[in-house]
Amino acid sequence: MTIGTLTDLDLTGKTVLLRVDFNSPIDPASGEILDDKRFREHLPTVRALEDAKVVVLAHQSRPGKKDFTPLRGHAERLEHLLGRPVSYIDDIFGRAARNAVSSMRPGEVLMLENVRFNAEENLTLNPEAAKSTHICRMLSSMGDIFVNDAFGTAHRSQPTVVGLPMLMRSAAGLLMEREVSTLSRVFTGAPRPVTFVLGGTKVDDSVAVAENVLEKGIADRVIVIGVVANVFLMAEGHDIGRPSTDLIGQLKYTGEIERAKSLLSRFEGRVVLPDQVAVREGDGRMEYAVDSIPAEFPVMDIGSEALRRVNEAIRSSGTVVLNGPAGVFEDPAFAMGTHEILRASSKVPFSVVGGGHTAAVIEKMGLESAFTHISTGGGACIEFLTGKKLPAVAALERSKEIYG
Ligand SMILES: Nc1ncnc2c1ncn2[C@@H]1O[C@H](COP(=O)(O)OP(=O)(O)OP(=O)(O)O)[C@@H](O)[C@H]1O
Ligand SMILES: O=C(O)[C@H](O)COP(=O)(O)O
Repeated sequence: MTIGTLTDLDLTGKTVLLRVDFNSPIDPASGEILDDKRFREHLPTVRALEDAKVVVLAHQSRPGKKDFTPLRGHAERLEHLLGRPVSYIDDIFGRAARNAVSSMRPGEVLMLENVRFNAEENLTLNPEAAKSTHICRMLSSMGDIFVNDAFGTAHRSQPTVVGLPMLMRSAAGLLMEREVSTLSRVFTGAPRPVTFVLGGTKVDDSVAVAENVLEKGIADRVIVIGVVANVFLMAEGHDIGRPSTDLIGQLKYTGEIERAKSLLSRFEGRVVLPDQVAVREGDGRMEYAVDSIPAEFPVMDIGSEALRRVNEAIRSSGTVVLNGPAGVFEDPAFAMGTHEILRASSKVPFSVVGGGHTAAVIEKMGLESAFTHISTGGGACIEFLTGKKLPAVAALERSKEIYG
């Protein structure tokens, strides 16, 4: 790996600025954190820094959103999960924060305020511009070393992500290291055949992933499910019914149909579509072949016969990379496809999952430990799989060149 890791550093007694991604679903009424998976995934890094003074930098949501909250509750949740005191200060780099940091002792953990409360942090800047921001200049003067563990934010070229590594000796945290090395294994040395299963609603991202992995020979086949499958079915000339066609228009994915067509013709036989779907008809589930989907009912899940065929392909794979559900799993009548595809995927030798919704379903099913890797990244994981270098990773590489 060309990025620094924790083992490269002597951290004893040092003040470490630790960037994490605790951005989580929050109940807007009570402010309660509804899912703390990201907190749990960062714990090994926080524990590995026990001889240092740990200053935690984190964000929650974005300006203008209902869940753009202060981080007191995040500090309390970290304290609870860590089993050690975590203090919190409602300041990022003002006098109060600076005094709190300078009075820390090794072993202590202090969480600063939501870094996106500072307007500069919400800018997209290249590393050179980011390093001149006030937030980066001030924060870098408050610590000795920068550790970036925020894989979920690694696709954002924002000041604390790409500017701090230009100003300080830096390293990846244990979660960042694990995410990058495991996801990189998908590209080289993954057991074959390699199957990508792309579902959910983010059609543009999924088409970009499919293009990358098919063009580069990373995937032997791509199975499409969910709304992604609906776009490919349209590309194949099927009428998927009015409600599902309208949804693709509303999501502004009509332009993706041409890209899907091109993939189908360039990679004939390697893009697998469901040949049968389940629709909501009245209150119930009805299944139809894809050439006879009724005009008035929405497609809600993969059909059970198509599911059997898809799962055979999954079971015969050495690697499965899965992102996004097969249907509207929130409704129990249409959860079967998502559940059964996840169950089959969990049994292959190398299984990697991305996507917040998908990870939450896996946790509910109690299948977490059956997968090789469940990424904490939504957008970051997808962008990685499209073959782009993530800004956070590029910045850590550059930092290693500058500071060793
Ligand atoms: N055929 C379908 N019609 C409409 N919605 C669908 C269909 N199939 C799946 N969905 C919806 O897709 C949503 C999840 O898709 P999304 O792409 O957001 O998943 P993810 O990548 O796992 O999650 P995240 O965006 O949190 O990282 C679910 O709410 C589900 O109801
Ligand atoms: O959840 C995420 O994808 C990260 O925390 C980044 O959040 P953002 O999409 O608001 O930049």
